[in-house]
Amino acid sequence: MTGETAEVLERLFATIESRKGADPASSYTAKLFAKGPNKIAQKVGEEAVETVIAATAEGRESLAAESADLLYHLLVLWAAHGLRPEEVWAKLAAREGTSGIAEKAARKGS
Ligand SMILES: N=c1c2ncn([C@@H]3O[C@H](COP(=O)(O)OP(=O)(O)OP(=O)(O)O)[C@@H](O)[C@H]3O)c2ncn1[C@@H]1O[C@H](COP(=O)(O)O)[C@@H](O)[C@H]1O
Repeated sequence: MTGETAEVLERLFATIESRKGADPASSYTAKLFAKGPNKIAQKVGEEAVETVIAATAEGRESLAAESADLLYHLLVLWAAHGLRPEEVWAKLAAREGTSGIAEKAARKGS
């Protein structure tokens, strides 16, 4: 079974990494890398806005599709910065079992 679990993110990240140095004419990911981290970050912002619009005005199917676009572009941003998914998973894991309110208070204090 493929595509139904979060493992798809690991496979997608590996594919994204493999596109570093690829021909921008044949790979959308390579085209994004060629534009640089700041343009990729801008693209993540646009995809986030499209996700918000989907959630507020378009319904579940559109929300799922736009969420997939957002996650793909976020992974490209991580790759452009040399950030490994495991570093993000570790942040999430460290928050497991703590309340979001406690997390917010800890951030304000730091
Ligand atoms: N998951 C994705 C994925 N999600 C979204 N997109 C692309 O993201 C773009 C988002 O659409 P937009 O309308 O916002 O942007 P656009 O107008 O096409 O492009 P811009 O010039 O505005 O940036 C589309 O071109 C989509 O094809 C993706 N492109 C690639 N992947 C994955 O990345 C793998 C490698 O792709 P390539 O690098 O193209 O080989 C693919 O096999 C897929 O698994």
